[in-house]
Amino acid sequence: MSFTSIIHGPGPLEVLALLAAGGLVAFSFLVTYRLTLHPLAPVPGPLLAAATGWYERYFALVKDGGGRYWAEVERLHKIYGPIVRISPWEVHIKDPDWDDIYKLSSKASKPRWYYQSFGTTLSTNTTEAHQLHRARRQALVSWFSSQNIARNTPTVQATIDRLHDRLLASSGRVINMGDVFRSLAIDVASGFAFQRAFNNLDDAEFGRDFNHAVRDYGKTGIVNRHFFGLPFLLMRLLPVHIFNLISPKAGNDFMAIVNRCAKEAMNKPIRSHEEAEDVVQSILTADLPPEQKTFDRIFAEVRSIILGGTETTATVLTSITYHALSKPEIATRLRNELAEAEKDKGAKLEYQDIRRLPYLTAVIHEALRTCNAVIGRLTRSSEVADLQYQQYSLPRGTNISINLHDTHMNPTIFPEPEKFLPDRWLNESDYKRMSKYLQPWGRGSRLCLGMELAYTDLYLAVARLFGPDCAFTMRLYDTQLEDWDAYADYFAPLPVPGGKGLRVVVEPKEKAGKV
Ligand code: HEM
Repeated sequence: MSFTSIIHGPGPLEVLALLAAGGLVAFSFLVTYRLTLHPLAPVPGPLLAAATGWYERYFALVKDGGGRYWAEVERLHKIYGPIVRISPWEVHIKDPDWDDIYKLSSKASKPRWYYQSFGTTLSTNTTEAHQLHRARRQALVSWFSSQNIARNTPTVQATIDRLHDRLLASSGRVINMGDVFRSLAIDVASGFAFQRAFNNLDDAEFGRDFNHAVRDYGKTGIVNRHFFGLPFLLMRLLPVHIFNLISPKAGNDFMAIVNRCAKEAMNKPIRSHEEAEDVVQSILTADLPPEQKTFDRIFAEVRSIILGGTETTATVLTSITYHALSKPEIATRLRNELAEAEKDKGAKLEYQDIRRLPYLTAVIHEALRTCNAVIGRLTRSSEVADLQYQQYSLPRGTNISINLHDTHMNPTIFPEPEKFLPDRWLNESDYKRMSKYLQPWGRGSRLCLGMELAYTDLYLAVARLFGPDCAFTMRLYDTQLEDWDAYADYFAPLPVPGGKGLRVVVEPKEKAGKV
């Protein structure tokens, strides 16, 4: 310290230098603690990842365009084995048979730090604590019951018929099927939740702007996770007209329509839980305290349900269409199976008939296995039990994660895992062995609530596009696997930057026949 600063007190530069030095000392202590005395110190992994969250941040936000920590984690498992400390506060386990954290007895919570990429903890999906999650989920269970899905199946079928007609009307044009399937999924999810679809399928470009807005939101979510929730906080604090300037219009349109539908549903006459007319009424009539029935909660819940059902279902349909069109044998076998089943029945196939078709089922299973519909790691922390993996103790509160991808790509369970081989599901004993490890819907108490709705959408859509009543054929247009396949983890998968998506040209059947 200089003589003048002793007389007059430190100047601004000296204060800064003192603060920086203090920060450096504190950071050095923190790093030393993380590498030596921290309970996760014995867990193998790179020192840098154990020392600081910036290791993950670099792969998540910068390296090769961002979203690449999942690929790095895969590389780390090859070096360090089935358990790796991937950040100061998280271990990642790659072992299809270890599921202690997903058992009900561990009362697992979803770490707020990780799930803040969704921008809210008010929805069931992003609820942190186990007990609160149970209560919120219980309010949705009857709306998502098989009985209610069956009641809604004719509406799903009508939406898929609309998809068929829109594709036929777009004959001759190059169509991005990623946009088409996202519009379908959002119309199915909104039609189911509000009993009134958003009708994105009617948009001339199949909701392309909207779909981009959703993806941009997903990307901002990852920045939000790594920057202490600041991006979403800033977005909330900004005056609406400035927010509108920087945020894509389609995203605002989505918020506005969810807002309106939620308000309308809240203002309808309240019926009993059993007679609820939409998912909002189902929540409002559930056995929940009033603070769980506020507008903010309802808004977060329905937004999460609709978005949760969109990217996922669309990714599976994109995968099926790509593989069926790039390997014509798959399309032919789908068409033959559907045509023969209809001939045998002597009538149009119903959903229950379609669900029993073995090859169609095999194709759907194989797409669910390979397409990474949820590529983000599923992170949990045990609230009550200390856990153990091999010789490593994982005290309660430790963030523990797995990737569904690791199980789905395990070569011991699924030989030649990277290949799309529906036939692997046709052998009964193999099916029994493998189906236990097909886990696209997640694991444990947080299992996907929309599974039955998604199956209805998937079976009916594939049956419509490859069934005897389809009035057109599709052919791939300048599309490679990497144009749409998972590359980046934004919880949902994104393709490699510059990937053009799955593009097809539709040809009416008479015309296709003549050529
Ligand atoms: C192929 C389609 C789908 C796949 C692969 C899928 C996958 C998943 C996965 C892996 C989770 C757990 C996420 C986590 O642990 O953080 C989840 C949760 C959830 N999904 Fe899906 N999903 C699909 C479709 C749908 C649909 C159509 C809806 C509703 C319209 C939906 C609604 C939900 C909800 C509400 C949750 C939260 C459940 C809870 O926390 O209790 N999903 N989904």
